[in-house]
Amino acid sequence: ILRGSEAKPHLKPYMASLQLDGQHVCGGFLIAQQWVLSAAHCMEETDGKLFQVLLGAHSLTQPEPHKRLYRVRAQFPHPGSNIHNNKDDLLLLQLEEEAELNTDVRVLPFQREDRDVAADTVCEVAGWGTTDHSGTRPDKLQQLERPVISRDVCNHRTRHDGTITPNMMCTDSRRKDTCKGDSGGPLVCGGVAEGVLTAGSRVCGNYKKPAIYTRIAPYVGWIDSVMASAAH
Ligand SMILES: O=C(O)c1[nH]c2ccc(F)cc2c1NC(=O)[C@H]1C[C@@H]1c1ccccc1
Repeated sequence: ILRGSEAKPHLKPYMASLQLDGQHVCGGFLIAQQWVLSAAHCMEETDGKLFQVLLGAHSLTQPEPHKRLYRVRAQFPHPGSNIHNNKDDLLLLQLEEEAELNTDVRVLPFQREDRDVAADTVCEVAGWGTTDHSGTRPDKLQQLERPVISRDVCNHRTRHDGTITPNMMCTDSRRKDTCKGDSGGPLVCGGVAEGVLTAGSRVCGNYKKPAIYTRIAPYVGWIDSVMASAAH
């Protein structure tokens, strides 16, 4: 998160850190007791290893009351996701066991109605991604409020030039922006997750390249069927 602020500890109890060998790779969030939603691109350099999911955290390193690292039983990248574009950039992770819910670990509801969030709506995003252009990695969760921009503006020739599909949405990236390591985290508007930050490489903090999110509502069918099929 560029030019955001430290989140109030444990006030975003749905936030997850996807880790490999104890290192934060991407964000994610708890959508059900045994399920975390993130971005498929985050799997690109894991060469087949499964993530571990840190829940209940504010600091990535310090001991905290309800902080717990969960093993992942299975990972389900969306079948349409691929390394060449941002399409269907979603990843469902089934935890080895149901997460223990408490004040610091809670499920975040996601939008099920497929209707665009109005432009200029101010939403919030959070993550442990880079906080400056030299790639500084924060220890504590950062947060930022960003206005949604219309698909037409985001698709302008000088911005994302027509690549933003109806299954995607954008937020303004002038100065304050998400960045590497924030991907997979939720865009929360009115307390509901409307999008998942895409994990394709993108310059951060440049108003010409708005942040891109995968809208969740169009994927409700896929999410429900994966969770139903793997439940036990
Ligand atoms: O965040 C992303 O957009 C993104 N997209 C990817 C695609 C492949 C992939 F193998 C990884 C990523 C990845 N994450 C990262 O590079 C994370 C490692 C870097 C990081 C930044 C800040 C703080 C901690 C760690």
